Amino acid sequence: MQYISTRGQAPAISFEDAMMSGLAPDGGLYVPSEVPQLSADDIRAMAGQSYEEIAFRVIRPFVGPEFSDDDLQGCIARAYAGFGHSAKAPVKQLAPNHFLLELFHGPTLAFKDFAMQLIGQLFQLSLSRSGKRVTIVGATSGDTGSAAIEAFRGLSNVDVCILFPHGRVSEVQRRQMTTPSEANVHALAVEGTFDDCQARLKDMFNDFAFREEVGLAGVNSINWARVVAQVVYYFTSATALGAPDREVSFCVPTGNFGDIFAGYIAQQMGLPIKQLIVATNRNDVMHRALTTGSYTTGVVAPTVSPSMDILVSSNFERALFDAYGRDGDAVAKDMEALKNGGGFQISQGALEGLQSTFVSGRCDEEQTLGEIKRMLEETGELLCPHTAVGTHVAREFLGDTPVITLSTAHPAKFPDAVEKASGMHPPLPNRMGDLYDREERVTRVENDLAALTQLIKERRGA
Ligand SMILES: Cc1ncc(COP(=O)(O)O)c(C=O)c1O
Ligand SMILES: N[C@@H](CCOP(=O)(O)O)C(=O)O
Repeated sequence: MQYISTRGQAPAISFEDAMMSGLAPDGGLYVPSEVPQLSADDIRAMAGQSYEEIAFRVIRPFVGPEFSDDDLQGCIARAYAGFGHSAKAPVKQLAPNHFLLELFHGPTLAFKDFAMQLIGQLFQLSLSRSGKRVTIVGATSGDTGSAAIEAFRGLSNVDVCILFPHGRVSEVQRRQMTTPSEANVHALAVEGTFDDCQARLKDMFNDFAFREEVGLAGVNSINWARVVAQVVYYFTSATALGAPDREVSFCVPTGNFGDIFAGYIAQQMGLPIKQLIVATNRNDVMHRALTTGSYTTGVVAPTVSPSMDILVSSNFERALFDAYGRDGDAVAKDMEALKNGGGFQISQGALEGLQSTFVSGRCDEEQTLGEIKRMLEETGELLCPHTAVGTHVAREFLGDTPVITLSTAHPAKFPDAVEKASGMHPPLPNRMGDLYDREERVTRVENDLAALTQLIKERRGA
């Protein structure tokens, strides 16, 4: 299996190289040259299998010979051993034909742990063989950062530097990033938005001297390995509801478009998914793009679902690449227009292709809080605000086909919003009970590439 860039100007590389290098040198994102197929019988055989068994079956075809079957099975076993639920990603029924896929039983209480814990294992194996040292830089709107820190804290051959938007993450999210005491963890509070953090991260990847000097690696969903690990729970949940003999739809609270893109890959592999429903908060760029064809950014608004306060949805580039018939030049043109002018127009043919798979909806602040209250009253489930955006939008699409809404984070990560909406204070799990007592370590930094790269050079290996 080879990986090619969405901008068409970078050489094809292996899974391991794509994972360790992050962004392609032409600025594009890596995608597999072709998507492996699973037959209906392959999918049927998953019924009753463990999360780990299905993970191996789904991920194996994407991973090259550089990781043996034993390597991969070992990494998967270690990645999910610490999850707080035996099913890892349990499915619950909310209403007739509406289901919730709980993705918050990992160590940092958000869906990011599913991919990050696995990447952590694969990175360690790869680095132990190559003897290399890397500097992981991640951009986060709150959840990727803590998941990355958890996966890489204390490792001697890795520094992990996390850029988060100052004042725009929840207190729990911030403390998860600023309280780890390991010397290889560096939390950087950037004066800007998540989009600024992600743009600086991409600038760092495009600065080849810096990239080489620090051994830059990325663990955002820029990294293909993140996406592929997230494909697994689409299979586990759909087969739990009867796939491939019963079609399902998924509703995904969306920001950077990574999680829903993993659903698209599951569909491309052969999982019978009827619709992929993109649920956005007030920052509804993806909803507008998918309904009108016009991708225009504007100014990001802070919301009660801060992890989705994103206007430059990085992984949409991967979906566009397919919608444009894998024409890297067309993608590069749109991405240039987005960077320089804040938007682009999706061509009519490509838009129709996208609309045959993706539908969308939007949920504003009042609706999000109302949804948390409503779901608690009607189902007894206390949802995080991101998940509430999902269930609100999913309810517009309920019909004959079951809809699985992804529950992307634990409500305890967003206690203020949840309490405001429901009157209930969601407690942190016992193991995190002292989070508010731990000492914080964080550096404030301007949204400036030179300042950031200088700081990262000084901090790494410190
Ligand atoms: C809790 C939560 N829900 C939803 C999302 C959106 O996911 P994605 O960025 O993959 O679209 C995020 C951020 O990634 C998140 O942290
Ligand atoms: N919501 C995310 C934003 C980054 O997404 P990623 O999937 O590209 O890492 C976060 O919580 O950081």
